[in-house]
Amino acid sequence: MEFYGTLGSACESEKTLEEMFRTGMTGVRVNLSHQDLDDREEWLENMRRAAKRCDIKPELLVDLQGPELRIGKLKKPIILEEGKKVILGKGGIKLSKQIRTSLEKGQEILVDDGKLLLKVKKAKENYAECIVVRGGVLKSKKSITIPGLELELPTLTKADMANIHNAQEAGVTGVMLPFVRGAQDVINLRKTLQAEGVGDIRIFAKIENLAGYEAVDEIIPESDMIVIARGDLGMAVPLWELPAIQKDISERCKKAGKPFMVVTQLLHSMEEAMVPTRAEVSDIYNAVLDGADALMLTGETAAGNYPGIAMGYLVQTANQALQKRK
Ligand SMILES: Nc1ncnc2c1ncn2[C@@H]1O[C@H](COP(=O)(O)OP(=O)(O)O)[C@@H](O)[C@H]1O
Ligand SMILES: C=C(OP(=O)(O)O)C(=O)O
Repeated sequence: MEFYGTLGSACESEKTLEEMFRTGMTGVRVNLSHQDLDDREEWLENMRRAAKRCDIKPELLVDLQGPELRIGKLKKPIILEEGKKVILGKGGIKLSKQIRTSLEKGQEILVDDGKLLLKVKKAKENYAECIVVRGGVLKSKKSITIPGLELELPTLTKADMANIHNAQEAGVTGVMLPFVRGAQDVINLRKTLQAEGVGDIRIFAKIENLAGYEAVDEIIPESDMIVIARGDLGMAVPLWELPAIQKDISERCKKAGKPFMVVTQLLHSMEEAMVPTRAEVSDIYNAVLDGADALMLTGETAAGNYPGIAMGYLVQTANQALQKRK
């Protein structure tokens, strides 16, 4: 079984990474929506040294930007207060032109996997004035989802191309493709990897919207691993429908003999707490019983207070289920 942690400032030190490997981590993910591969050479070097000391040959996954919507970089986190006004675009929070010009009055905007919710009150050419419906702290480059909005976005961004070009040198073993919408997205990435001379790198197809879910049967044969990316998928449907979708994708992968990964909020409470909730360990256990071949922590390791301890809980719980699965 494969166990991944997402690299972030909370776990970038050699010591913490070593603790994560010792508790069972088999590889790391770098989310390229936050930084380019080149900018993270120091973290990667720490990771390589830590792995060497534990005698592990780690997997290195890069998660591309792909057709994913995010807010721009913020100098520091900002607090969005319920009922207050917030500007997206010129004079406010940066947004790409393509998103900005698509906003319309009345639209809802889910931010950071739906933790925050905005509603467009006024849409102008260069900016949109919104009201904060559900408030909280907004950090840099968080995801946004605008229900009902379909944008024509490329499978790979310019930055993705540059990162793929640098993949071999960095020792990348797998590429995660976000928001896969059909088999063709995976085929295009495979061609690009081959053209860059890294055709043997595994492709992890992230299923994170309804288009991807509906096309999962054609995506499965083209991919090396299917990723049930519950963060974004949980914004595409009411949350109470998410478990059934997770189980359905798991079943389809198992039937096709395709490995799959379950990800996001596996141990969310451990960003703040040293011990997980009963519900979280149950979730991990059930994902493994349902056949998961890989599990990945996200904010728990990238931005949480207890990356090593969280990895330990993930691995120990999964191992319990593995014993039952055999
Ligand atoms: N390379 C990075 N640099 C700085 N912060 C990061 C990085 N990767 C992740 N993080 C932080 O950890 C959080 C969770 O990581 P991840 O799941 O990869 O991101 P997201 O939920 O934004 O897609 C991010 O939102 C960000 O705050
Ligand atoms: C892992 C996910 O993607 P990201 O961390 O890129 O938002 C997810 O949506 O579950």
